[in-house]
Amino acid sequence: MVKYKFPDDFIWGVATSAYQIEGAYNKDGKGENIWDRFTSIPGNIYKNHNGNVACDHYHLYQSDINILKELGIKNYRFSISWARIFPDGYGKVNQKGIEYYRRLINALLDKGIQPAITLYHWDLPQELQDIGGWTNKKVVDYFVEYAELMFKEFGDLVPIWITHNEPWVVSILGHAWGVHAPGIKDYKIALKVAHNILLSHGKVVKLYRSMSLKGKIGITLNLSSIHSATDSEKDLLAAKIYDGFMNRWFLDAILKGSYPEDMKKLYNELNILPQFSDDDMKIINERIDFLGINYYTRSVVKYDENAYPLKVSMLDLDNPKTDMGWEIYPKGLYELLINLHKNYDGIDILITENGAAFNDIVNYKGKVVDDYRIDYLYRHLLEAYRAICDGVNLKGYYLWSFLDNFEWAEGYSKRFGIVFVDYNTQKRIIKDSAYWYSDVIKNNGITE
Ligand SMILES: N=NNCCOCCOc1ccc(-c2cn(C[C@@H]3NC[C@@H](O)[C@H]3O)nn2)cc1
Repeated sequence: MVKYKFPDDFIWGVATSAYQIEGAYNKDGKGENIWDRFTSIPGNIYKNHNGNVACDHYHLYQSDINILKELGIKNYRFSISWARIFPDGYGKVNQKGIEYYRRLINALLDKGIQPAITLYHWDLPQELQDIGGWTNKKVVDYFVEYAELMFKEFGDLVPIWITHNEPWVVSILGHAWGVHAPGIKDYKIALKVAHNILLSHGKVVKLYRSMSLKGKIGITLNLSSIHSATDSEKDLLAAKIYDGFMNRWFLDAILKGSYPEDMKKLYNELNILPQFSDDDMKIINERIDFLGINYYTRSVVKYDENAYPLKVSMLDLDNPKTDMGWEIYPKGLYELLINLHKNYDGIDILITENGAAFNDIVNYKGKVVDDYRIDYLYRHLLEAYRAICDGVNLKGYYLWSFLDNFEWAEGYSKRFGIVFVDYNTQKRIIKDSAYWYSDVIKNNGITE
């Protein structure tokens, strides 16, 4: 008996990204991208892993799609590798790149699987990084050129488009903390990058509208429920600042057309506030059809005099965690969904990523009994169900991830997939969590 039934048209899917699964890093005319370069520099990635081969999805996509079909998964979120389309980032088009994604999209549609495409999932063509990357306004225009070609080629086939994945991670991890490509450590640059990424988002949404395409377009943000370590005034302020840093900076720009006043004041005092115009903010505020959110965990923060630049640091609580070291906190998803519904006019929401990395083992029967991942998914889906019951316009859920894959700085050491990948043989093993999720999809809900 289905105890928690989701709305009839609820979208159940899985998600991946190009650099994390495709491999074929230099095949069929693809240009170098910043992750090809970043992973080639020793010390950047766990055991110097890279995406040169990854899951070899570029060659194995048909058998992978057959697994999606076997599991009854009808929605698949993936990204297009910009450098497969424009090897130099702009100008000369690589027809083989277009042909690959057309084969992939048609193979999905032939199996009754709806594609959802992320245009930018962190893999900037290296030629564009060489002219300043996202700090250069020209790259904004090159992104629009790339998006226009993708809309012309695939706009009639693809119902859901996501302009960017996690601009906070791109700007902060890639340009402030330096732990992601291109490995820059400068907050002022990071916030300029974030602004230009948001500008490129707004321009592409406006372009999409002008082409009278029939699908829906949005953006994906990684968001977290922010909790203060104590009720002290300093810790409560720290939580407000971290919420502004991670969530409100992007949400307010996209959905309200202005950066939050408290954060503008703070960034100005820190001399890291980017330059922007009223026209910029109008472009960024272009209406979107849905907000994509990636939720993994909450953030518990405290005031920390020595923590540059925000004087905020994260607590590492002694609570159950995933293999990423992230606390398992399903209630944070409910809190986030309710807050988004209340503070951003009940916008339609897609959970474009939720999932967990655990140290999966293939047992003597050749199975992966990942009950811990089923428990994580079950508890988060219950919170999603609760949010829907409380009025949130949650329209779908894409599980991260379909396949074990390259987890950025962690390399292949973290397994997020519901399908196990043996990287030595490229053999796929369907984990127990995949069969559990297949039942959730079949029942459109959770049985007890
Ligand atoms: N101050 N210095 N700090 C340095 C310490 O950095 C700590 C590292 O922080 C982070 C923060 C966030 C993430 C992250 C990963 N995913 C999962 C991906 N989502 C998109 C898809 O591709 C998935 O793979 N989502 N978020 C990783 C690391």
